Amino acid sequence: MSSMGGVIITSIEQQWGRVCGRLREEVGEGAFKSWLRPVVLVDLEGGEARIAAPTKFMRDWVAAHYADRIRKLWHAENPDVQSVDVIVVPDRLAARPAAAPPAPAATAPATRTESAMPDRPPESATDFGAILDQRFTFDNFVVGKPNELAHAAARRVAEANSVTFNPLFLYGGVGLGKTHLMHGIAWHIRQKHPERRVLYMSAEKFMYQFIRALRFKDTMTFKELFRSVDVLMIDDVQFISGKDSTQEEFFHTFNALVDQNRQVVISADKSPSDLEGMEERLRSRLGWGLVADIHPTTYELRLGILQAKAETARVEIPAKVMEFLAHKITSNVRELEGALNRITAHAELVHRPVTLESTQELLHDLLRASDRRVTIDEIQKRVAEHYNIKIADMHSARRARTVARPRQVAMYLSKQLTPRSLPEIGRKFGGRDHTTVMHAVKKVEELCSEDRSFAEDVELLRRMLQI
Ligand SMILES: Nc1ncnc2c1ncn2[C@@H]1O[C@H](COP(=O)(O)OP(=O)(O)OP(=O)(O)O)[C@@H](O)[C@H]1O
Repeated sequence: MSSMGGVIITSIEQQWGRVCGRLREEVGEGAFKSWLRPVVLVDLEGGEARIAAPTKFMRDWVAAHYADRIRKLWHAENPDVQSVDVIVVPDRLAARPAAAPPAPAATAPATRTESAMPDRPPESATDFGAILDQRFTFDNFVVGKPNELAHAAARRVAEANSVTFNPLFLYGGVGLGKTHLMHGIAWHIRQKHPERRVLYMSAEKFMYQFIRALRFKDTMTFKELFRSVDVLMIDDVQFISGKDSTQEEFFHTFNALVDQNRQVVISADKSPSDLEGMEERLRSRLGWGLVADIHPTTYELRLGILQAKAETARVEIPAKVMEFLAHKITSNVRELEGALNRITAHAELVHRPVTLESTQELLHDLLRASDRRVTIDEIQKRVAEHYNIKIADMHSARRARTVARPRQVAMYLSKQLTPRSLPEIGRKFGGRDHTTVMHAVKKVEELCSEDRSFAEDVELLRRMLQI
């Protein structure tokens, strides 16, 4: 190690050694031994570091799964390093691990971590196999009724020592957690069985790889690579609907893997039988294993997800705000996350706590407040749900506080939110007199001024009914 003007200069061997040390910590001993230990340093020239794997298969694997990380770690060690080439150098030629570049004839075309280069034959590493999202683990997946089957099936596949159902086909609407579960499976296997080769990619990338292979007359490598994995996961398979030759190749890849008892996991936005533009034989094969759907979220699941995300992000969100969001943002989990991110970012920026008012203001586009008229029936239903009483109690003569108070709240809101007169409201509440309604309105106003939490509750109900 030498020092020049305060900058520590290390040899490239030392840099590579440290990069390897970091990688070992990150990927674990098993994966490191299988994939990275055999890789040797070749040279560093013009900002491009070259490393070599002993076989073409390993080269592709390292390029797909680790090269980008290696580039980042190396760049942190030495900012001159801009890209990493993974080449093939058979073991006997790579006896000298550093400095001397191998004879050009022994090297296969390099695979880069940079973006695709149009006239370069093989796949570029970043395009091959996707980087897994660190947040998408089973631990971070909130389970509820709508996704419990898909979650249980995904876990089974991830934890099983032998193939149980093949393929596992997960389907559901946009943003409901299919990709999250797929990544969850991949993370789990990577952690527990680093020696297993798991390949996850979107159907779009599969097609892209296939087209590249055709273009560069390298379909053998393509086939070899896809057929040598232990677990193949293809996300959003609907993408290849109507793409006949990609489907054909996918069908053969799929069959080859299933025949060898390798696990295949597929996701789509529809069930196999509903995948239009997909060949019948493929549709039928896709449905052979376990088909598990993810249903639209329920209020409870949305609330659970919000609580979990807020906890992970370590932000304080009042329960009322979470309830409000869970009631209002029902489209999918991605939108729910988006809303949560927006309000937490805002709160951090302006250093003000999150409130129901600020939330509503901030999300007005998402909430798309409609100024439609609310009906008394809707008010009764929503208030009854909120306080967990029967709708019938809105009309009944029962006077127990547990039902009388919600009834008063519903009367108050009916006065506030509808143009109905007091007698009309009274009639809708089991034929009560207008003075009873007047009394209810006064009582609720009084309670609101005395009891903050009661006031917030009523406010929450009012907002929810207005949107
Ligand atoms: N049950 C859940 N628990 C925690 N987070 C979830 C859950 N379901 C979905 N998410 C989150 O919602 C977001 C969208 O999920 P994901 O990308 O997996 O959806 P998808 O079904 O694959 O959508 P698409 O159809 O658009 O591909 C992700 O950030 C994911 O972490």
